[in-house]
Amino acid sequence: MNQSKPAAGHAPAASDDAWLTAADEIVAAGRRLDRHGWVPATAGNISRRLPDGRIAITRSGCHKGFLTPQDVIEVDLDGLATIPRIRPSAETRLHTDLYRRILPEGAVIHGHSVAATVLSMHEPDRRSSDGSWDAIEFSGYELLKAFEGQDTHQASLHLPIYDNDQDIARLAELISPDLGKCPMGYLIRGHGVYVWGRTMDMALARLEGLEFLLACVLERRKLESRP
Ligand SMILES: CSC[C@@H](O)[C@@H](O)C(=O)COP(=O)(O)O
Ligand SMILES: [Zn+2]
Repeated sequence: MNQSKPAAGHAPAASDDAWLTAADEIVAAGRRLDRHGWVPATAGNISRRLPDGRIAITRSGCHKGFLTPQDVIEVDLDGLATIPRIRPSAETRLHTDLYRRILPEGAVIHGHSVAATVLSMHEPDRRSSDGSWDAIEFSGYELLKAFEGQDTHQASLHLPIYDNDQDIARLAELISPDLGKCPMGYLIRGHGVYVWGRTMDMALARLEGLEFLLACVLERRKLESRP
């Protein structure tokens, strides 16, 4: 765990309000995830794309519950830090792919909750027709209405699961073509969840809704497996 403070990853001008606001949002989001226990050790990463196109992301190896604005660094759309020798999140490509493909402005959050980890390793409810992903299916839950376009519990939403891969570029290539078809976000097997939104608050709301639903599924599977 690397909690020592590096030189600033981005040196914002005192008047760079947009950057300072984005960094503050990321720091606050990290604390909120930590309070829920969704970013154990140094797990998780958080980013924000500003209206001017700049991308702010957590640097690699920090505890997300103890971030400072200096732990938020700038990367380009290829995931490269704009200041040399500062290492952005190892999973930056998964964030920048979202910004490149479907989210011109917004926020991306990655967490490692127990429910996301356990359920992604469990039997899937559904499989894509081409076999490229499994999925967890949610239906009948009032909380489905927390997701965009949903106005009834009588709906069914799926959360795709992709196999984990330490080669993040390869993982990004596998997931990228499906990004427009993930109404809730996606899971990486045995690893965690990715969600996004047009603002940090929207991404956080999506994550909270999704974590609630995952916790419900986990509890129901425990009940169903009782003799
Ligand atoms: C603590 S292991 C988790 C990491 O391997 C990774 O999955 C993760 O979420 C955090 O990586 P990071 O490079 O700090 O953004
Ligand atoms: Zn991770």
